[in-house]
Formats: sequence, structure tokens, C-alpha cells
Amino acid sequence: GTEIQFWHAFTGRLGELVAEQVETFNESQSDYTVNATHKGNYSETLNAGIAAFRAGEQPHILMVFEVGTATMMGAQGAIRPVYEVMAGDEFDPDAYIGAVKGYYTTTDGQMLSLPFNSSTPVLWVNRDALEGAGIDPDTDLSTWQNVDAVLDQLAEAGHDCPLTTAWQSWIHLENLSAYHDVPFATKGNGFAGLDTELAFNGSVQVQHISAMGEWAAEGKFIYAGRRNEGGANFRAGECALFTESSAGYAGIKSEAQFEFDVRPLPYWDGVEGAPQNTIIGGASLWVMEGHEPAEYEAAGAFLNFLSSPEIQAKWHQDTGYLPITTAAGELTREQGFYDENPGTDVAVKQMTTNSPTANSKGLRLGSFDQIRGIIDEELEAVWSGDKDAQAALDSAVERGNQLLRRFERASN
Ligand SMILES: O=P(O)(O)OC[C@H](O)CO
Repeated sequence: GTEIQFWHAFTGRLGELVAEQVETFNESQSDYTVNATHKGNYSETLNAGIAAFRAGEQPHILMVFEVGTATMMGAQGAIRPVYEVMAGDEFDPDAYIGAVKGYYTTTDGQMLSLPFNSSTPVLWVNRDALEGAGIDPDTDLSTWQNVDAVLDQLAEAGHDCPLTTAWQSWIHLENLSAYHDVPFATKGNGFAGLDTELAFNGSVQVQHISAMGEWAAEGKFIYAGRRNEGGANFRAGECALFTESSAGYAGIKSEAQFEFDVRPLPYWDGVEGAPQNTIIGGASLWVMEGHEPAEYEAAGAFLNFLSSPEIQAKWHQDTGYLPITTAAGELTREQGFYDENPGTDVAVKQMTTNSPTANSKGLRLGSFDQIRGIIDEELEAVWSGDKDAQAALDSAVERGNQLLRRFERASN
């Protein structure tokens, strides 16, 4: 049969689950074999894909986190749109949930990559830790004001890690902005043009990062790293609250030795328009150019398999990634999963309850992986007390804009 290469960024429980999906596909038919390879974290996998393309050794399917979307869209000649690769009886572009596919679809409705593992940030709660500090584990954590009060109680009770986070820029600036309906960048967060400028140094963002800076100074927010390093601390039971992707579910459900639940991402009460909707993260699957027709057939068959209701419903239930099709969401409900696992539909609701505004459709920014690196550095200076929030965000905006101008020049 025909063999194709699939490069991904999953380790741990997600690594096991993606391997299981690939195996199920390989065993379900005898024409094609998918060989899956872990290429490192999201940034490393993206860079490996780009380097391989330059060397003429690109895989057929590459997992690219949402941050690399503008880079992939701009990589003319490197990618083959999935609506072409998946075309045929099984493929129905209208089967995909609008809020999910919108991120990866051209303005004229053509799906460029498959939103296989799309997530949104939520609040993970260690219920035992709250109880241990004398706090009602069902206490309302919907607003940051309420979280603030709970962090005080946890600290007073001597808890070492009241709050930690994964993906600080994604959750506490990118999603914070969308959720409070304020721009992260001009020009509809980059959707309307390459001449976009960063705008995340406004009052809502400064207020939030200042609050987090104070929590860090008071030992209520413990910084664990730029990606999902904090997950290990939360899963080990060390932290009471954890802002992380909905896909934190995979690891938490398999490792946590405590009662946990998942709540909507908190918002600041009093900000007009909040809570709006959160935006997509995770990754999508891109098909690369330069391969044989039979290999594109194999890639199309695999991507259609991943989109089929049963496979997609299982993936959503195992991982916490969003169901990417309406059918997979409905099947999950019919199977009783949401009733048995309360809160597991929080992510979908948070994404879809309100229709997106220009501030909450998502982000489309060039060189965004590098820009996140700058944001990470500036936020770390706030957590360590070296800079105040306004100075750090002003500096991140100024430094990030230089990269956007460079990307714009290179694209023209
Ligand atoms: O952990 P994931 O896969 O949901 O991704 C989280 C962020 O979107 C990464 O940029």
C-alpha cells in the first residue's frame, strides 16, 4: 500500500491517544499506512516542517499550532489546501463547526487545514484543595474578582500554589482580549490586513496583568513556564487552580488523584461586553506540497477518517479538544458523555454562545511564534517584579510590531 508521513507535537497522554487513532486507521483498511512521528513541541514541529520543506524532505501531513497559521497561509507553494485533498463523497465542508473551521478557512469559505485538535482555555479546579482550605468547592469562580477572593483564602490557609497557568500569552492576553471584546491587534486582529499593529497594551489587559503581577508578588500565582509546564504541578495536586487548554483534560483525567472540575475561564466583572467568547488554540493539520497523487489520496482518506463522527467524538471525549463537527458534538451528547462528565461542554459553550466580534474571531499574525516569545519575556519581567504591567506590555507591543513590519515587507 501507500505510506505517508505525519509529523505531530504530542507526548504524554496525548501522544498515546494520537498513536491509537493512527493505529485504528491503519487497521481499518489495507490501502494506506500512516507513519506518525513526534517532532518536539509545537514550535519545534513547525520549524522542523519548514526546514524539511526547504530540503525537499517534507512530511505529507504536518501539525501546526494556531500560532503558525499566518505563516502557513503565507507559505505559497508549500501547502495543498485540505478542501482539495479531502474532496470526494465523504467530505462536507458544512459539517464543521463554524467557530472552529473559521480560523483555518479563507474568506471565500475554503478550508486550508483540518482543525483536528482545536481547544480553548478554561479554568481547572482541584476541588480537594479548595475543601482543604475551608472553601466550598462549588464556589462561584466565574469572575476574576471571585477568583481573587479565593486566592486570598487559599494563601491564608497556607496553600503553596493557589493558581498556576499554562500558555500565558494565549490565555492571559490573546483570549483575555477576545473575551473582553477588546483588540489584541488592529485590523481585526490581523484578519483584515498585514498592516496590523499590536494593541494589547490597553486598559483591560494592563488591569489584568497588573492583578496577576500582584498575585505573583504575594505568592498566590506561581509561574511554571511558557508552555504547559504548569500541568505537571496541577496534575500532581500541588496547585488549586489552573488556567489551561480544554485539552488539559487528557492528562488530568488520567493522572489526577483528586476531585477536579472544569469551569469557564473567569472574566472581569464590570468590563462592558464581557464575557464575549474565547478563541481557538491547539493545532490544525496541514498537507504539504511535493508528493505523489496516491499519497494525497492516502492523506485525504486519513483526514476524512479523523473527521468521521465516531472517531471525532472519541477524540473529543478522550482529550478535551473541541468536537470539530456538529455530528461529533451531537453523538457525544447522545452517548451521555456530557451528563456523566459535567463541565466537559464548557469549552464548546464558551466558544459558541455569543457570535464573534472583530475582536473575538481569532488572530492572524505573522511571525507570531517569535512575538509570543517576546510577550513571554515581558510577562516574566512582571511576574518577577522587574517591570510594571504597563511598561512590559508597551515594550512587548513595540518589539512585536517590529517583527510584524518585517513579516509584512517579506510578504509584499
Ligand atoms: O494545548 P493546546 O494544544 O490546546 O494548545 C494551546 C495553545 O493554543 C498553544 O498555542
